[in-house]
Amino acid sequence: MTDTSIPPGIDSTLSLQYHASGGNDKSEWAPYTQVKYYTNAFIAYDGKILLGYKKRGFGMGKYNGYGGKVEPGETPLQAAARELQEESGVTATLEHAGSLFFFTAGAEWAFQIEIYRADSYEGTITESDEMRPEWFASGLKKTASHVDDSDLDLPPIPYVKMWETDEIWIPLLLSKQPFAGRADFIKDGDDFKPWKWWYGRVVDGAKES
Ligand SMILES: COc1nc(N)nc2c1ncn2[C@H]1C[C@H](O)[C@@H](COP(=O)(O)OP(=O)(O)OP(=O)(O)O)O1
Repeated sequence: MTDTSIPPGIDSTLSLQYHASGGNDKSEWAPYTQVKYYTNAFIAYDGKILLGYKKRGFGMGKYNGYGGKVEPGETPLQAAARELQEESGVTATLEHAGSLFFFTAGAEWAFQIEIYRADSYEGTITESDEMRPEWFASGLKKTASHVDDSDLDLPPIPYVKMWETDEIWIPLLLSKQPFAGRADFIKDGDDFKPWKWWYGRVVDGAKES
C-alpha cells in the first residue's frame, strides 16, 4: 500500500514523502477530541542507542526513549531535556528528529509526541524510579576512531519489547531523516495492538523545537 493521503493529526504544513503504512487501511482514522503533548528522547552514536526499560506507568514493561508530558509553560524541547535529565540523570544537546501522533480507540486523549535525538551526553547515566537504562547496538556502523570493544557485544534493538510501530521510525531517527506519522491502536487486554498506521519522511525541512 502506498497511500499518499496524510492522516488527520499530522502537521499539515509539513512536506511529507510516503514511507510506510499498514493495518486496516480501508477503515477511517479514529476521531479524537483532546490532544496531550509528550516528548521522547534518544541518545545514539557510534553504533549504539540508549533505551530505558519502563518500570512503571504508561508503557510499563516496554523499552523506549526517555520522555513524558510537556508541562504548562514549557516548549517540547525544554520538556524533553527535563524528562531526559529526570529519568536518566544526563543532559544532552537535543535535535528534533520527528513528530508522532498516537491514538487508542476509546482513550480520553491522543498523544502528540515530539521525538528528539542526541549524538552525545554529559553526566552519568543512572537508573531512576521510572526507567532502567540499557545500551543496544543500533545496526549503524561505528566510526573507526570511536570503536570501543565493550560495545561489540551489545544486543540488537529489542523491537519485540517496544511499541509495535517503533520499528518503522527508529531507523529514520538513527539515519537522521526527519519523519512524521500517525498510528491508531486498539486495546487488547493489557496490551495495545496497532490498528492502522501511516509514516512519512519530511522532505522540506524539520521543526527546530
Ligand atoms: C505507539 O505509542 C507510543 N510509542 C512510543 N514509542 N512511545 C510512546 C507511545 N505512546 C506514548 N509514548 C511515550 C511518550 C512518553 O515519552 C511516554 C509516556 O509518558 P509518561 O506517561 O511516562 O509521562 P510522565 O510525564 O513521565 O508521567 P508521570 O506522571 O508518570 O511522571 O511514552
